[in-house]
Amino acid sequence: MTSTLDTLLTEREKDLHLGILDEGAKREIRRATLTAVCVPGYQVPFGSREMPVARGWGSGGLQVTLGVIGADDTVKVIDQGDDAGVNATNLRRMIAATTGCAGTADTREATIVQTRHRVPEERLREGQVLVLQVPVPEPLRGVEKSVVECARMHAEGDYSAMWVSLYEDLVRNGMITRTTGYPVLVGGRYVLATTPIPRWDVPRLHESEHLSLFGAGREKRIYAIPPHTDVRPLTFDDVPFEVEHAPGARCVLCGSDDVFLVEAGTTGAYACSDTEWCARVREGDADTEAHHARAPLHLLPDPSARLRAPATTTARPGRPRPVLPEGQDWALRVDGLGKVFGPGAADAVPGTGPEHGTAISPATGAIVAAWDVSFDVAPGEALGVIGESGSGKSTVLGCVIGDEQATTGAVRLAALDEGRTDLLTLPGDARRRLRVDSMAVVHQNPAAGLDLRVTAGGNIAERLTAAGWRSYHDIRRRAAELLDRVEVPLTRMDDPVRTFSGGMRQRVQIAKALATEPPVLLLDEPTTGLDASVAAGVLDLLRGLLAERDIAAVVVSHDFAVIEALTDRTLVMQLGRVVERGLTDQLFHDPHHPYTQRLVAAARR
Ligand SMILES: Nc1ncnc2c1ncn2[C@@H]1O[C@H](COP(=O)(O)OP(=O)(O)OP(=O)(O)O)[C@@H](O)[C@H]1O
Repeated sequence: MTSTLDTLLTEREKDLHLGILDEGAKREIRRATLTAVCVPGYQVPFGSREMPVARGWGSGGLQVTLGVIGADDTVKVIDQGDDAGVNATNLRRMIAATTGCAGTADTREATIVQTRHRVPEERLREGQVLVLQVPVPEPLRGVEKSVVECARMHAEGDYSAMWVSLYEDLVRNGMITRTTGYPVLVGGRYVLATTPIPRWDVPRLHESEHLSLFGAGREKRIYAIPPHTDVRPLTFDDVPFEVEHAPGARCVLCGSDDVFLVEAGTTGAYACSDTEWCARVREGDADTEAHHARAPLHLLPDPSARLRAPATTTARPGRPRPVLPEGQDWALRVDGLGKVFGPGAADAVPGTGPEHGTAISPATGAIVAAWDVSFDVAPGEALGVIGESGSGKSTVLGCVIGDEQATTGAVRLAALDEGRTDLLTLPGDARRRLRVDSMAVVHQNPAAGLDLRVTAGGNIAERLTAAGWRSYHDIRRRAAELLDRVEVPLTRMDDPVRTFSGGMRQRVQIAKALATEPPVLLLDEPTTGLDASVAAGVLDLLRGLLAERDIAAVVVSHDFAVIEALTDRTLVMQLGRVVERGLTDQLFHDPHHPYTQRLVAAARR
C-alpha cells in the first residue's frame, strides 16, 4: 500500500500529506468531535464525503482518525483485537502513508488507537485517543423504528423502552444475553450502545483516563466519552451486570485467564483476543499484576445468583398521594377549554354551536371542536362525557392529556403543584412526564396504549421503569398483581400482547394504566369495538376498579350504557358545547335537553 501510494504521489503532494479525506471534511469532523466531547454520549451528526473504502473497513472510525490525527501521532489499528489482520494492517499503512504519522502495534507507544470490537488489555493513559468504528450508533434502533421518536426519547431521557428490552431478555433467557451493544448511561444523561465492543470491555469506558471517540460512517454520527466520565451499564438493582466468561478458560498460548478470550479452533481451546497483549505476556513484557488488579473479574457470572428473588424487596419509587389543600375537593379541573381547528381562534366561535346547528365557523371556515368546556372531578369520582360522533369529546380529552394544543382554557391537577399550575402552559416533555404517574389514559384501541410486540408483563414494566422502578423482581411482582386483578391469566404474562384477544388486550391496557396508581384516569371509549359480552366483562372490571380506588376518572363515550355503568356525573356535548350536565342517573331517567333525550332513547333501545 505504501509503495503504491509512493509511486502515485508527487513529492509536493507527499509534503501536503494529501489523504483520502480533504481538509473541508476533516474540519467538519473536528467540529462534530468537539461538540461530541462537550456533550458526552450525544450523537452528533456530521456531513462528509463518501469514503473510497469498502464496507467493513470501518469508514466511520477511519474518518474520525483522519480528522484528528497529525504527523506527530503514532497510530495503532486493531480489528477483533488483532494488529496483524488484513484489515488492520491495510488501514494502519494507509493512515501512516497519507498523514505522515508513525504506525505501531504497541499500545503503549500509540497516541491514537483505531479499533473494531475491542479495547486493548493494556490500560490506556491520559492523552491517548481510542477511536471505535461503530456499525449501529443508535441504541434505541432495536426498540423504536422512528428516527424522530428516537430523537425525542434521547431529548427527554426517556429510556423505558430500553429497560423493557432488558426485562424481556431476562424473561426469555433467565439472564441478559446481549454482549456487544450493551446499553450504558453516559454522564448520567445519554444512553449509548457500545456496539463494537464486548461486555468485557464496558467497564474500561468508566472513569477512563483516555478519550474514546465513536464514529459511524453510514449513519454519519460521532459521539464521545471524554476522560473521567461516569459510564454505567443499565442494570436492574437485583440482577448484577456480568461480563462474558467460559468457566475455567485460559489462553492456550500465554495462559492468561483474566483477559477477553475467544475460541481457538474446534477443540474447545481459548486464546487471547488481544494478540499484542498475548505476545507481550509470553515475552515477559507486560505488567500482568496491574492488569489483573483492574480486570473485571468481580463481574464474572455467578449462575447461582441469577434471578433469585431477593430476601427483601427494594423500596418502590412513586409519589405520595397529594393531600388536597383546604377547601379543594378536585383531583382534575378544566376551565373554559376551547379548541378551534383552523384560522381565527375566538373570532371563529360566533355562529357555531347547537343553536346554529354547525361547528363550522361562518366567519373563518374553522371547526370549533370544543368551546367553553368546564368541569372538575373529585378523587373517587367518575365523570362521564357523552355525545355523538364529532361532538368534541375526544378533542376535550386530547387537550387534557396534551395530544392536542388547546386554543384557550386551563387544565389543573391537584397532584401538580397543588393545582396552581395550568398544564396548558407546560412544555410537551413535562406534559408527557405527567402521563407516567399523574394521569393515565386507556385508549379505545389497545395498540395506542400498548406495544403489541412486547409481553403483557413487559408493557407494564415499561410504565414502571419510566416511573423509576429498577428492581426486576418488584416489577415482576407488581405486573403479576395487576394482571391478576384485571383477570388476565398469569400463564399469559410472558406472552406478546399481539397473541391476545381484543378484550384481553384492553385488560392489559387497564393494568398498565393503573401500574403507578395515578390519581387521574382518562378512559376514551374503553369498550367500543369489543363484542357485547366481552365489553360487559371489561365494564364490570372497570366498575370494580373505580369503586375500590381513590381515582378521579373521566369516561368519554358515545354510549349511554357505558356512561351509566361507570359514572356519577355526566356532561352532554353537542357540536363542541356542553348542552346539559348533572347526575348520571338523573340525566338517564329525566333528560331535559332534546339531544340528551335522543341519546338516552338510543341507549334504551
Ligand atoms: N385534527 C383535526 N383537524 C380538523 N378538525 C378536527 C380535527 N380533529 C377533530 N376535528 C373536528 O372536531 C370536531 C370534534 O371532533 P371529536 O373527534 O372531538 O369528536 P368526538 O365527539 O370525539 O367524535 P368521535 O366519537 O367520533 O371520536 C369534529 O367536527 C371533527 O371533525
